[in-house]
Amino acid sequence: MFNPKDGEILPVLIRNSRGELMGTGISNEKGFRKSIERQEAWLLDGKTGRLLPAPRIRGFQEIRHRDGYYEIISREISADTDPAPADAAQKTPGEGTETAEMTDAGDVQGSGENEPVTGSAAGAEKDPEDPSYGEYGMFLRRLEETIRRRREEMPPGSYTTHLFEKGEEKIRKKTGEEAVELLLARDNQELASEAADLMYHMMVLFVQRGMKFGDAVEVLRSRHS
Ligand SMILES: N=c1c2ncn([C@@H]3O[C@H](COP(=O)(O)OP(=O)(O)OP(=O)(O)O)[C@@H](O)[C@H]3O)c2ncn1[C@@H]1O[C@H](COP(=O)(O)O)[C@@H](O)[C@H]1O
Repeated sequence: MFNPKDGEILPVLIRNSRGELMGTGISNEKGFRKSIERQEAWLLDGKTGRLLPAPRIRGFQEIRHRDGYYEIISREISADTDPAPADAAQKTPGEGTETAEMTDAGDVQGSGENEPVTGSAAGAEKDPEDPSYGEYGMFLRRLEETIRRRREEMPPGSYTTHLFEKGEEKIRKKTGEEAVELLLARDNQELASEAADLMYHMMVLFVQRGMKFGDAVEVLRSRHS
């Protein structure tokens, strides 16, 4: 029997009765209980963190606990993106009619694939020869140095200190959560923001393990022809 710990957020894979992957999401213990109770998938909205019903998942056969994630096997996955009005009317008063967005399998990049990214993430538009690319490396090293200092000094009120206090398991878990949030990003802006969260947490994990972010860069460099 699946029994997630209180507050734990786990990835959810949604499959049809033939076992084909239909989509992904994230949920928690409350979402799991609610899914069983209502016989419909309740997922956490990646942006707001609110628990909402997934509109297209009805009549599921079972929820299976796998290692580090859970799987919903659905008899019926409707092709509609919007919840039917009848579904909305069935909701408990006060719950509203919002639904969680499920990321379709094979469409994890979302609909905003070609949207321009504004702000500092717009670097992808630059000429590959632009000398300011060197700034990326310098900034990442500065950030890594700050994280390393947080670990030595453990100043109160710092989120990085909070992560180091909790330890490696917590840091790994947060890194995993950020990776799932990256998967759920719906447009380029969100993708850049989730990637930044992931890189920061990955960097904290590296510092925790006594590694340098440059260790990963070296692997990339060695693969590059
Ligand atoms: N780049 C980051 C950065 N990216 C993301 N985050 C934090 O990561 C957290 C992720 O949000 P979540 O909702 O998932 O986590 P949470 O609920 O706040 O935390 P938990 O209770 O789940 O652990 C947020 O609190 C963000 O503020 C970061 N925190 C710090 N930095 C940088 O790290 C350096 C040191 O910062 P301090 O640790 O704040 O001094 C500075 O350069 C910061 O800019």
